[in-house]
This record gives sequence, C-alpha cells and structure tokens, in this order.
Amino acid sequence: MLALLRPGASAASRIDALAAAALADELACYPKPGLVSPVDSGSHADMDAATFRASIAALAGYFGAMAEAGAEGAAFPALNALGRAAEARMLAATGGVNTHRGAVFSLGLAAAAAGGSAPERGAAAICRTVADRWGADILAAGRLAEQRTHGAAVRARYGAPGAREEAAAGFPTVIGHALPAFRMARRAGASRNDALVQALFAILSVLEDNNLLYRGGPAALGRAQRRALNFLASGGILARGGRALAVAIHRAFVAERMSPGGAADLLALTAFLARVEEAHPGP
Ligand SMILES: CC(C)(COP(=O)(O)OP(=O)(O)OC[C@H]1O[C@@H](n2cnc3c(N)ncnc32)[C@H](O)[C@@H]1O)[C@@H](O)C(=O)NCCC(=O)NCCS
Ligand SMILES: Nc1ncnc2c1ncn2[C@@H]1O[C@H](COP(=O)(O)OP(=O)(O)OP(=O)(O)O)[C@@H](O)[C@H]1O
Repeated sequence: MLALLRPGASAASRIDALAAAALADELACYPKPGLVSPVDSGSHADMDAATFRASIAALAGYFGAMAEAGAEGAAFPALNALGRAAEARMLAATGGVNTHRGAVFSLGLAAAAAGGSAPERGAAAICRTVADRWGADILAAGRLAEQRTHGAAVRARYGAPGAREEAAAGFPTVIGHALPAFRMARRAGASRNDALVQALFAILSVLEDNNLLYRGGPAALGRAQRRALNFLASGGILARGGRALAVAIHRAFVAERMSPGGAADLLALTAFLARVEEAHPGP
C-alpha cells in the first residue's frame, strides 16, 4: 500500500500496489460462499489463507510490469508471456496449488489497460480498453490453446463461456453487476468488506462460473445462482439477517464442496477497479 501514498511513485508501481491491495481485499472478505478467507478454507482442502498470502507475495511486481507493458502499447503475446511467468511464480510459491490463475489473467489484463489509459477515465474505460485492444487475440488464443484445463473440459462438455470470453467482452459481469452493487452498498453505508460481499453475490447471480460447472455441473451452477438471487432479493448484506444468510449460504456451499473461484477472481477485479476510482476520482 505504501507506493499508493508516495507522490513520486510511478503509475505502474501505483497500479501494482492497488492490485496487491485488491487481492488482499478479496482474501479478507467474509463471508464468501465456499471460498478461502482468514476465517476458514471454505470448500478447499489444499489451500488456506496462508497459501493465498504466499501467492500474493509471489505476484509482487507482476501487475506493475503489465501496466508498463500496457503503457508501451504491448500486443497480446507479450502480456501472455508475462502472465505465464507470473503463474509459474505462483505455483512455485504454493507448492503447485492454483490460488490465482484466473486473477493473474483477468486482473493482469485490467492492470495492462490501466497502465495504457488515464485512470481518471474510470473502470468502464479500463475494461473497454481490454476488449478493444486485446479481445480478438484473447479469443483466438483460446481456440489454439491446449485443451487440458478445467475450463476446456467445461467448454467441451457444456459449451459454457469462461474467463477468456468475460475478458474479451470487457468484463460485463463486473461493469454491469459487481461494481454497481459495490457502489450502491457503499453509498448505503456498507463497509468495504460488506460492499464486496454484496458485489460477490451480484456476480454469483449471473456468472457461468467454470469452477462450479467443473465440480458440480449445471445443477450446482443453478443452485448457486438461485441462492445468490434469493440473497439479493431479500435485501442483501445490509438487510436485517443479511450477514447470517450469507454465512448460511457459505456453509451450504462447504457442505456440498462447491467453490465459485471464477466469481472470486472477478471480485478481486471489482476491488481493484473500485480502488483505482478512489485513487483517481473522475472530473
Ligand atoms: C485463460 C486462462 C485463465 C485459462 O483458462 P481456462 O478456462 O482454459 O482454464 P482454467 O480452468 O485453468 O482457468 C480458469 C480460470 O478462470 C476463472 N473462471 C472460471 N469461470 C470464469 C468466468 N465465467 N469468468 C471469469 N473467470 C472465470 C477460474 O477461477 C479459473 O481460475 C489462462 O490459463 C491463460 O490463458 N492464461 C494465460 C496467462 C495469463 O494470465 N496472461 C495474462 C494476460 S494475457
Ligand atoms: N478466495 C478464494 N478461494 C478459493 N478460490 C479462489 C479464491 N480466490 C480466487 N480463487 C480462484 O479459484 C480457483 C481455484 O479453484 P479450484 O481449487 O476449485 O480450482 P482448480 O485448482 O482448477 O481445481 P480443483 O482444486 O477442483 O482440482 C483459482 O484459479 C483462483 O483464481
């Protein structure tokens, strides 16, 4: 966080610090259905909050490097190479556990876009930049990719879109659902944590999360979306009993061993964009 406060810090190092803070926001946020937080490991046996902290430390500098590359007009292959190298550092730090693959991808692209555009233009401009500058190449790379990931298995089985489609379209789930929910909750007096909980449920209510599809198929995805819609319809985190309902939904996910990792990645992106807007208020 210190680089944020240093007036002389470069734009890239400020973006790096904002991205690290956003990953810390996502980890700290509780309750998150089935996901790892400092309170518990949710539906995960192979990782806990310490694994995530080690992963965040291993990613130090990556988002700044993406911001610099974006500012220099880098094409997709250069960003992809930085992302793969960061992913390798993440796996080395966690003993091979996938803590942040989706965040390395989505938040990395957003950092590159933030580096290449004036941050005071806001979150929507950053996400549009991802779509405009790299969208076509993101989709083309997907068509050529090795088909051994969980995402590829889900696509082959259910034809579902995933992280690539969300990024190539300029993160519509974040711009259209998560950030409005976050801002509305903040205006209504919610803490950052509680506004992020609200944003996570907004994401969960609409996202085709590949992690849920991989572990539990369309039935698990439908159950997750219905629970999230029910949470939002009953007034969300600020309603009387809202926090208790969120904890109950978290426990239901854990009982079923379900975890919406894609939604968690987009929550980290939401936290990043919110912090960029706070640091660079528009006109
Ligand atoms: C595109 C990536 C994420 C691979 O996707 P694929 O769907 O094939 O694989 P995998 O199942 O391993 O990963 C999916 C990741 O996306 C997240 N996710 C799942 N569903 C969604 C969704 N609907 N929307 C957004 N994210 C999602 C998951 O949490 C998971 O972390 C990635 O491995 C890749 O190409 N990385 C390149 C390196 C990189 O990050 N470059 C930087 C920017 S170009
Ligand atoms: N707080 C969090 N808790 C759990 N997952 C998260 C969290 N934040 C982000 N994620 C995302 O969830 C994904 C990890 O989920 P998961 O462990 O289900 O996937 P996997 O390693 O692909 O599969 P599996 O463990 O089922 O073999 C990561 O890619 C990560 O980006």
